[in-house]
Amino acid sequence: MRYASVALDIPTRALEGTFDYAAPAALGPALAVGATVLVPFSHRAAVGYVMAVSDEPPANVSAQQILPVAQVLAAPAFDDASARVASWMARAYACPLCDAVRPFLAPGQKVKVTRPSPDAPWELVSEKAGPRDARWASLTPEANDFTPTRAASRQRAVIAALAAGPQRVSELSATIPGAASAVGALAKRGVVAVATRRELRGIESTSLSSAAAPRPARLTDGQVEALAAIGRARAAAFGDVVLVDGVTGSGKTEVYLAAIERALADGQGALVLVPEISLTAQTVGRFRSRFGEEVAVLHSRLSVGERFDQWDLVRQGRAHVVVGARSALFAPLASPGLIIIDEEHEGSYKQDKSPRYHAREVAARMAAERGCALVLGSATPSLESLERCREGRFSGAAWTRVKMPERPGTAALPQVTVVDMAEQFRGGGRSIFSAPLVRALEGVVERREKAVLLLNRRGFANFLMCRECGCVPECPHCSTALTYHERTHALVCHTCARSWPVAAYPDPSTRCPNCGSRYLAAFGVGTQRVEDELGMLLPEGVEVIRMDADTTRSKGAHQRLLERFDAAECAVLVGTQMIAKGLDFPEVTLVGVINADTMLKLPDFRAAERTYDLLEQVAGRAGRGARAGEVVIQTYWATHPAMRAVATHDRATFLAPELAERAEAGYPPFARLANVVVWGRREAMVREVSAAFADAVRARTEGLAGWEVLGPADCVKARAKDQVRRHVMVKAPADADLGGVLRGCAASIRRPVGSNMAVDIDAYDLM
Ligand SMILES: Nc1ncnc2c1ncn2[C@@H]1O[C@H](COP(=O)(O)OP(=O)(O)OP(=O)(O)O)[C@@H](O)[C@H]1O
Ligand SMILES: [Zn+2]
Repeated sequence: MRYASVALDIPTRALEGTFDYAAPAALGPALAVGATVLVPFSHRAAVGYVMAVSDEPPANVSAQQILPVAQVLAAPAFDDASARVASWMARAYACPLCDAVRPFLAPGQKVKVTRPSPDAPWELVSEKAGPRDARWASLTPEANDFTPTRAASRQRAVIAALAAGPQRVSELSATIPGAASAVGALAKRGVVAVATRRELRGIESTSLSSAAAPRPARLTDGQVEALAAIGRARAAAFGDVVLVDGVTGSGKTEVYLAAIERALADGQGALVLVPEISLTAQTVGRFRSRFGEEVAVLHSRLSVGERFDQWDLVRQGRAHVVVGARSALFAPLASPGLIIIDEEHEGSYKQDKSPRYHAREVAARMAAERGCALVLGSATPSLESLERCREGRFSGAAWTRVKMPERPGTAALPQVTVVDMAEQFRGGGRSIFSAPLVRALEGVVERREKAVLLLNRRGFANFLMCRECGCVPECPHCSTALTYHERTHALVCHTCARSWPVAAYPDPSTRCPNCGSRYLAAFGVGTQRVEDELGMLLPEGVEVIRMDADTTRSKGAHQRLLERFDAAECAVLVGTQMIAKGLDFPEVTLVGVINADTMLKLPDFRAAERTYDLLEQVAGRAGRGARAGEVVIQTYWATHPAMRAVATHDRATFLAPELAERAEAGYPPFARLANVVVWGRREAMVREVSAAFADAVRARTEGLAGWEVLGPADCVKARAKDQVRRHVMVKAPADADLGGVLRGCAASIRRPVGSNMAVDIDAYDLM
């Protein structure tokens, strides 16, 4: 008899640990680790995932008592090593085991079963996953002699589109309204042929020139050194980590490509994570142009069906390189030789719902489990990774930093000018473009080059700022920037909850508390306005392309906009954070940052670090080709250390005092920080639960060095959707079992119905 230990997935009950079942031989080899099964549990049936299989009966249950697995619902989605990683995640992030297992399952799989009739076997409910066929249209030879009537504009459009080659009918419909019926009419006349093909979803092609990845003639010294370090880490087969600390445009991507090539040659695969917003046609194209069909792509902009097809390619062993966002880490790649995380400092590698994991930490664990190498790349590495490299070792693995301080060939880092916008204002400048930025744009137009303008939207318009002195009103009791509430015309401190009525510009009674100016206003310019003003500023013949949440909503829009930018002779790309990363257009010679400081005032200890990182990243889009680049950063806070450091590309001078402050205050990377949020409709209950939790942690960690409990206090977002939110922050030593301790504390307190709790270990979002 075999036995299976199963993680139950019962949505209403957060069960910890696994339950043991007998594995009847009749269910065959499909009943293996990673399978989804149906099992009896307290007089009903429950869905669960097999975490381990053994020939030994479980210790404390008699063979008669143990119930059998009822049915296998889905073939194995993960193996032993992944099962161990999931169990580690559940503990490290203090979440239910089933939450930690779900990322490993097939895309679209739900925790729900159905059956066609009462005696038929149960089936899992999936969100439109399984395989699918597509209809492709192509021109027939008859098309040469066919001219649509003058009124048939759709038919003309369809024929023009198909002249470039066959296309899916659904794709035609996306660009030509009514294309499907036009195709039908043309097919009747024999001008267009329609064929059905088994479709592999999730593969797009692109005309972007920079999406190709020609092999460079010679690697730079830095690249050679990085590859050697990666080779050593792979050979050690111990989960060793290499941090590739390379300036923007230093050729980190080429390092990844070359390292993957070597892994493939050894019969191993690679997982490559890039931030969601830089998962563009360009990035994906580079991997596809080098590895072709070996590449599967996984990200959230794909439909469920597309994700399923890509995931299945990996599971079948047909694709050995997985390029994707955070969740691609869980793809069923049988033998990875490498896990690569590009832009590893990015906050988006932390998931903000359960399981609240950080991809870097899970990847490190996975690399250790599988004995492969972990490669982290960034121009602005996280302080956590830098600290581990300084120590040389973390959690058993070696951490090595390799610097790539130069761009290949003659390309150099761009010249950076920091423009003090308050000074511009005092000098009469009322435009959103400063005089130096206007001059630089004129230069780009004259030389027929390209420019990228970043409009920083994060932390936006939540603050009032004086246009004349740059002052942002702060709480006199807490040194926290006051948040502006537009509807109630109030400035609120989210630390002490005091509030002040305020009349913002254009109200005639507005006064800046610092200089008395009447230009104390919410900082609210949108991309649309920047686009409009650029239209007025620039001469004819310069294309202005706007890229933000609005213009990229439809599928493939992101890619089409970049293709337009690529194809244009002279153009300006205006956008939000999504344009800051990864773009590699050699013709871009100017990068402008409209408003650099919106993030600096966020009540977050990482605010300065994030600001610096973003500016350095976006600055790095300039001067990547033969022509030199220039960067103009507009700020109201020109003397801030982050601005000064970006001007010289010298992160070290900025980091030294920043690190000293963090060490002093016991913040990451020198300590761990958890944020535990309690919320609910009834304030008294929320107060009670948060206090009980804080007490439990205090009692549990009393006298332990390096542990500290802060709060409970109101969250920065003290209310959300009519629910009251309070939080407790817990600091712990860098090597502490923070998840294990907090999980125990959360389980030990009474949690009345209607109260919710989220334990966020190594939290990034502290609001
Ligand atoms: N050894 C080399 N010789 C010549 N060109 C190279 C070499 N390595 C990379 N390149 C080219 O340099 C450009 C920048 O490289 P890449 O995009 O890989 O840099 P990166 O470090 O990933 O940049 P970022 O972090 O700014 O996105 C690319 O166009 C790439 O093709
Ligand atoms: Zn002022």
